[in-house]
Amino acid sequence: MGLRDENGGFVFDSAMLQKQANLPSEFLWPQEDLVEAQEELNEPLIDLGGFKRGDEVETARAAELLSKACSEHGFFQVTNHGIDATIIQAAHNEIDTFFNLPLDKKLSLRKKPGSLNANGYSGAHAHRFQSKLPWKETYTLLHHENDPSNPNIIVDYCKSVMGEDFEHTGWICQRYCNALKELGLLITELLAISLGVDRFHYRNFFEDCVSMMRCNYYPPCQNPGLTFGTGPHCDPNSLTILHQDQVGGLEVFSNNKWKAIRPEPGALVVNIGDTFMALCNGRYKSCLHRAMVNRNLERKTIAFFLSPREDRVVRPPQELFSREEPRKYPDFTWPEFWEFSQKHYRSDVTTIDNFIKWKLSSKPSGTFTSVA
Ligand SMILES: C=C1C[C@]23C[C@H]1CC[C@H]2[C@]1(C)CCC[C@@](C)(C(=O)O)[C@H]1[C@@H]3C(=O)O
Ligand SMILES: O=C(O)CCC(=O)C(=O)O
Ligand SMILES: [Fe+2]
Repeated sequence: MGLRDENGGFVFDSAMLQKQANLPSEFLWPQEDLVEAQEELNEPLIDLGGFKRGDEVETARAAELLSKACSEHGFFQVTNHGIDATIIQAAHNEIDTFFNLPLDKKLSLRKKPGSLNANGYSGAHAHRFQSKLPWKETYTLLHHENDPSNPNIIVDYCKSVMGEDFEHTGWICQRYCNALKELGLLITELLAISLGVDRFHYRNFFEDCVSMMRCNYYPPCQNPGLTFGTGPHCDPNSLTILHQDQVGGLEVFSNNKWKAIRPEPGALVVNIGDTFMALCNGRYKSCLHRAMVNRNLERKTIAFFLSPREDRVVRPPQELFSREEPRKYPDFTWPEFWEFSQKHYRSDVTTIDNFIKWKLSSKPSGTFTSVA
């Protein structure tokens, strides 16, 4: 029995828990989920350098690699992505400082459950779940640039909620997110090219996107075979761009097997989420993945989740559906799907289909035209 908060929730005291020989029962996952990966995923390492320079041959090559990976499992890594190594390092330094704060301070910055993209700290998501807890602390920062009166939303949040001392942290995370959003938009162009649709179709759609920076700290765990850092899930959002340190732990379920994604120095891991799967009429996959924990080493990752602006209608471009290839998903918006995925406990491969079933059955008029 560990520490409890004022609501009886488990308190994730990582400094103490990583020394503990026995895992608290809240962190135990079912035996059948705990199968170990025996091989690595063959995801491509896509060099964005040529595409960025406008080299047509290199662009076609990158688009082909992208198309193959996204049709198979939805995971790839990018190099020459243009995100300065110093800003990545600076973000990691700020995150280290944050996770090293006293537990009380972190608890005072807890995420408020239930609101879309809420900012703040979470220890093992214990405020939301009671069992199958993930062995991690997270810190989430909402990023969007829709509001011209407040272009530096992260700086403002850090200063006003965390305190004036965190202004610098705010600027670093703001710069990180601004750069990652630009990279996300660039990747949407390559995705469009690879799908044979107008190059700017998705860029225009995501120009005013809402995004989220999620910092993950996975402390060492003396029973790494019994729990997960992040349990098996599909990302409900559109695109995820992950920076992982060199420890390793990210795994993908592809061709009925768990496969590890090897950390590549300087690369970023990108994956397709459920909402992009709907935006390309199911041509590209959103795939089950998870993060393992390590017996001796702590692991840190920064996930950047890109999602459409709240009122944008998620619908594939005309070129991607026809009488022969009908629409797989009706129109929906990100907040509707997000709310459903939160109620569904954890997002997996069935979430988007269940959401569509629920949406069509709860609104009899909500049928959709499946052909052009
Ligand atoms: C919109 C989101 C919900 C989650 C964070 C982003 C994208 C992925 C989701 C998540 C990571 C899937 C696994 C479970 C989860 C609770 C987590 O472990 O963090 C999910 C996120 C969340 O609901 O906060
Ligand atoms: O930290 C990782 O390796 C993966 C995290 C992840 O999949 C997520 O946050 O959605
Ligand atoms: Fe994920």
